[in-house]
Amino acid sequence: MGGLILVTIQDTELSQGILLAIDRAKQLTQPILVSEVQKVEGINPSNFFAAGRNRFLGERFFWKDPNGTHTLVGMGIAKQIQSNQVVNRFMDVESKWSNIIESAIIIGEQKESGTGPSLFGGFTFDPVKKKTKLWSKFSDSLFHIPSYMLSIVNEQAYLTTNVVCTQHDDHRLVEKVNAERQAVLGAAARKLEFSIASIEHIDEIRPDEWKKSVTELVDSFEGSDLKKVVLARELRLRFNDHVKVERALKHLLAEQPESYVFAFEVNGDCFLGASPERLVKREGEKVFSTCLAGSIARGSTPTEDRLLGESLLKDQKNLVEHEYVVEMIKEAMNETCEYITIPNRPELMKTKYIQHLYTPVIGKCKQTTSLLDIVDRLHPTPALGGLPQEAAVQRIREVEELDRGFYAAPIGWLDYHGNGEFAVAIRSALIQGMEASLFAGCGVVADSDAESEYIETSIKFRPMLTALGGNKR
Ligand SMILES: C=C(O[C@@H]1C=C(C(=O)O)C=C[C@H]1O)C(=O)O
Ligand SMILES: [Mg+2]
Repeated sequence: MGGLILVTIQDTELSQGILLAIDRAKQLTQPILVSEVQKVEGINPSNFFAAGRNRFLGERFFWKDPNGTHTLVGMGIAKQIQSNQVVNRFMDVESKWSNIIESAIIIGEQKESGTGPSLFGGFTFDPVKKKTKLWSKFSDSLFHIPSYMLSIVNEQAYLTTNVVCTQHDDHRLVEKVNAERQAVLGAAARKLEFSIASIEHIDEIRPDEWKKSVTELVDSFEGSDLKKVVLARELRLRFNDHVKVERALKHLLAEQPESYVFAFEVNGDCFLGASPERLVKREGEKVFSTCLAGSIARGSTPTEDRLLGESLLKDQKNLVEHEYVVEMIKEAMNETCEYITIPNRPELMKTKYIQHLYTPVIGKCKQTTSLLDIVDRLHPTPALGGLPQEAAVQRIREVEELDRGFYAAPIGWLDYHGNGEFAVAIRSALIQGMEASLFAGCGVVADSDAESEYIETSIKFRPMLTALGGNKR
C-alpha cells in the first residue's frame, strides 16, 4: 500500500495546517477550512465507497462521468452548504463557497481539477413547488464538503482531507483527524460483500391519471404559447430488506458506462441515478453542454436497433421535441460564452435500454462566467421543463402529481478553482430504507400521444429498476 506510506510521511503538513487554522479561527472568530490533497495508489472507488458504510453511512457520495475522466467519492461532512433563497439560490451557494475558500488553508495543491477542496450536491427541480414528505430530508440547495474525498482523475488517484477548524478546537483535533484518516484508508483495502434486497411490491402511481394529464396537456397547447412541457411520473418500490446502495451502484457502473453514475446520501436517504444527460461541465475556460431529447427503444437485433435509430433521426415529433432544447441551450450558452460550436443536426446516443437524439455544445466561456452561473441560466432546459421555460414550469407545478425533489435537477461537483460538472439527475431513484421511488418523464409536445409517452417513461424506469433487482429483461 504505497498510499499508506505516503499518507504517513505527509501527516506533519496536515497537522501543522490544522494548528494554523485553529489559530486563524480564533483570530477571525470564524471557522476555517483546512484541505490537504495527495496522490494515493491502489484504491478502488467502489470499494472506497463501500468501506465508508461503517463510519459514514448516510454521509457519502459517489460520482463518475461517462468518460471516466472524474470519479469522485466522498464521505463524512466537513461542512454543508445550503441556501434558502429561491430566485438567487445558485449564486448564493457560489458566494458561500467563495467565502469558505477565501480563508481556507490549502496544502499539497495538485494540477488536476476535482482534487483539493470541492463541493458535491445539487438542487431541487423547482424550489417554488410545495414539498411533500417524500423529499423532507433534502433542502432546495444542498452541498457537502466531504471530510474525505477520493478523486480518480485521468487515472491517477488523490485523497483530499477536509477539516473545518473552529475557535473552540485545540491540538486534540490533529490526533483525531490523523487517526480517522488512517482508518478510512485501511478500511478501503478490504473488500465487502452485500446481501441483496428483493423487490416485494411495485406500485405504479396512478398511470391512468398520468396518461389523462398528458392528453389534457396536448389539448391545451392549441391557442397557447406553450410548445413543450415535460411530465414525469413515479414508481414506488417496497423491498424485503434494506436496499444496499453499493450493489445498485456497481450494477449501474457496469451496465450504464455512457452515463453519469451518482449517489448522494442525505440524512439517511440516498438519491441514486445513472443519467446520460450532461447539463454543463467547466474545465478552465472550456465549457460543454448537451442537448438530449427525443427517444426510441433499442432493438432486440442489431438490424432492428439500427432501423429504430434511423427512424428516430427522421421522426418529426422527436426532432421538434429536440429542437426546442437546442434553441434554448444555444441561446443560454451564447450569453455566457465568447463563442460556441454546435452541430446543426442531432446524432444518436445509445444506452442499454434507450436511444436519444443528441447534440453536443462546446464553448469558450467569458472570464466573468462561473459554472453555477451557467447552471442558473440553463436550469431547467426544455429537456426537463419545457418551452417557454417559465410557463412550462408553472404548468408542471399545476398538473404534475409528483414531488420531483432532486429528480430532473442539476447534480454534480465544483472545485475551488471553479471547475466542475453538473448532470441532469434523471434515470434516478430516491432510496429510503426498505422502499424507493423511481422517476421518469418525457417531453410532451403538440404531436404527443399519451400511450407512446407512457411507454417511453416505462423504458426510462428500466435501468434503475434493473439495478435494484427488478425487471431482468
Ligand atoms: C425526463 C427524462 O428524460 C428526458 C426526456 C427525453 C424525451 O422525452 O425524449 C429524453 C431525454 C431526457 O432529456 C427522464 O428520463 O426522466
Ligand atoms: Mg420524448
